[in-house]
Amino acid sequence: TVYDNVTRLPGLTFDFVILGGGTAGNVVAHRLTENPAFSVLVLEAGVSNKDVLDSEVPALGAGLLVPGAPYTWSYVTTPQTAAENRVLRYPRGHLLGGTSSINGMWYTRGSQDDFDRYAEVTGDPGWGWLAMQPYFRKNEKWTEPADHHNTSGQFDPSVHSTTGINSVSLPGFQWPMFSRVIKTTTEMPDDFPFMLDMNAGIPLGVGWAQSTIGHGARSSSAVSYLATPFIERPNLHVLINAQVSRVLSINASRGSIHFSQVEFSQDRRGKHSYHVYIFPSNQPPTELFIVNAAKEIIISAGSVGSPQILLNSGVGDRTTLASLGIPCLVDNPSVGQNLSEQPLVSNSWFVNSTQTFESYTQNDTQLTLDLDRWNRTRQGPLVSTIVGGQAAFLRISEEESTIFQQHPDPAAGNNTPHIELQNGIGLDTSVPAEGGNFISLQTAVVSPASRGSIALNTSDPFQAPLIDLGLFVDDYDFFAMRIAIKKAVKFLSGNAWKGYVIRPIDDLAQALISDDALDAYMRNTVIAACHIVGSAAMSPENATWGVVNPDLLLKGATGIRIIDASVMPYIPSGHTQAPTYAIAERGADLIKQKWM
Ligand SMILES: Cc1cc2nc3c(=O)[nH]c(=O)nc-3n(C[C@H](O)[C@H](O)[C@H](O)COP(=O)(O)OP(=O)(O)OC[C@H]3O[C@@H](n4cnc5c(N)ncnc54)[C@H](O)[C@@H]3O)c2cc1C
Repeated sequence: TVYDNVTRLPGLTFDFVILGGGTAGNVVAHRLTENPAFSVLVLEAGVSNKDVLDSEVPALGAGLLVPGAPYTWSYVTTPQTAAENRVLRYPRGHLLGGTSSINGMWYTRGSQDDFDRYAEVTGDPGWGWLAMQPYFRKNEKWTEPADHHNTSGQFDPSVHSTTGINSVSLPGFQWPMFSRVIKTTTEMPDDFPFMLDMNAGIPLGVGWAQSTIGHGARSSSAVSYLATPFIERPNLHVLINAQVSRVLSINASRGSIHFSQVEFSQDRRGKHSYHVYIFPSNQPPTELFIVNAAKEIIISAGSVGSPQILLNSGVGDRTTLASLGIPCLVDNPSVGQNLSEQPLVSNSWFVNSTQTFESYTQNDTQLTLDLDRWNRTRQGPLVSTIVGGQAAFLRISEEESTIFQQHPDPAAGNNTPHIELQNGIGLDTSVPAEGGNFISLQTAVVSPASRGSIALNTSDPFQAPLIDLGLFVDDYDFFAMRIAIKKAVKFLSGNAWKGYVIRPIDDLAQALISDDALDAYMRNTVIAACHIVGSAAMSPENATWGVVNPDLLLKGATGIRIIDASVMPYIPSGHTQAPTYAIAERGADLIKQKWM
């Protein structure tokens, strides 16, 4: 059941309390409640995902990110020192399903090297690529695309599962740009070889996008893992509008800290002060509430929220916590550090076509018609995203650059891309006054070297934390982005684009005049791919760094496991939701193994 008020909960003690009903949290809730003997409470700060049209219709996703909408945390980053000190908006999902309810729906597992590196750095072979395949399969439900086109030659069926929970499909509407992308792979196979399937372990080349879309609609963790009949399980309770401030250890005495309570507030959004709680008691609850976890607390609040809850609770660097007046229960300087994000630049060109996304952004009548079609048939151009037809995952070769003689290669191995180009069937910033139709190639450094951090700004647990993405702070990332943009320009220089691409938009045209101009363009336009990981990283049990052990249990205390994107010690060389889903599937198994 989904509740919106704490007073409706059937009790205040559950076997497992999961903090965050997001991508990972809902997987864990679903898997644990497969056992009718376990009772589970999910506390989600955000709102319901029900009837949120912009979340359901893939092409309307940008509407969720509008500032002031309740569907994202209104985070901003710290000034990004290597990007002209710009402060960037940083969305994260603030509704059931978490970021899987607002994301771009790309489904990429990363490379086999990425997971083999997780196994190596944690000392747990269970995180390796082959060992993780059953968990990818438990998550994935391969589904026909909305337009039921013939998909042979567009993916490798042998690496997919049709029996999981979360729908994944190929693009369900064919934009004119797509065939030109594929034609480029035959014209320039040395630079841009065709790749049959980007999820088979070696994601190198140009391939068809796979997305968490089923029958033309978004398949978030809320839509899939909390679908009827799962949400009706009598042992599954989900409380929305419930923002966790801290986890508490009763009788905390140094040396043995056991966390078993969770403190939270309802309807904190927009309120910025921290009052002393009055609960449990016979009086009507005000402000803060406490629930108890008889077995474990699972923190699944994401790469921003999870370290923030730990720090609020006194798990972090002792000196920094002391400077904020927060008593330290577990001294661990790694909490919130090691944050890894992929820098992204969106590059756009005018095209000689009316079939781009501008057919909606400039034409409300067309949008109404297509929305009506989507409502009736789950077909038409709104079944896919503006960026999501195909992508190129590429390496920087030794012939191209001597960079790796000066800088260690941050990629996990030779089967792992350094950079990515994603195609967009429109301009993903506002359309210039003179109008026009556009395509975009977004360039990203998928195996970055820079690191950032999550830190507290104040001792008030309801204030946003300091989010430093560290974009471009390591020169390697800047260097790799320069190559990525040059590759994007080369991609569109092929015959496939003749007569279609007219010219780059003005900003990009200026940038391509000189190397200095390109550098300035990158610093002025770089944003984040929104793929942060690593802020509560796993490490071997006796390591002097890291936040959780390979079984995802918090170091230095008992009672807490962390299961979400924050535990990945390195960013996977793709988009992060599929790895997060697979990690959550294994995390749930680890819990079951302990308590069954
Ligand atoms: C705009 C955008 C586009 C993206 N596009 C893609 C894409 O196309 N493909 C891809 O693979 N990845 C994409 N990503 C990244 C991907 O979606 C995330 O890596 C992944 O969903 C993270 O899952 P998670 O479980 O770690 O966190 P989340 O899904 O964010 O879940 C955390 C949940 O915890 C809740 N929470 C946080 N703090 C508290 C608290 N104190 N109390 C209670 N609840 C709390 C949040 O509201 C949220 O519901 C995108 C991300 C963004 C922001």
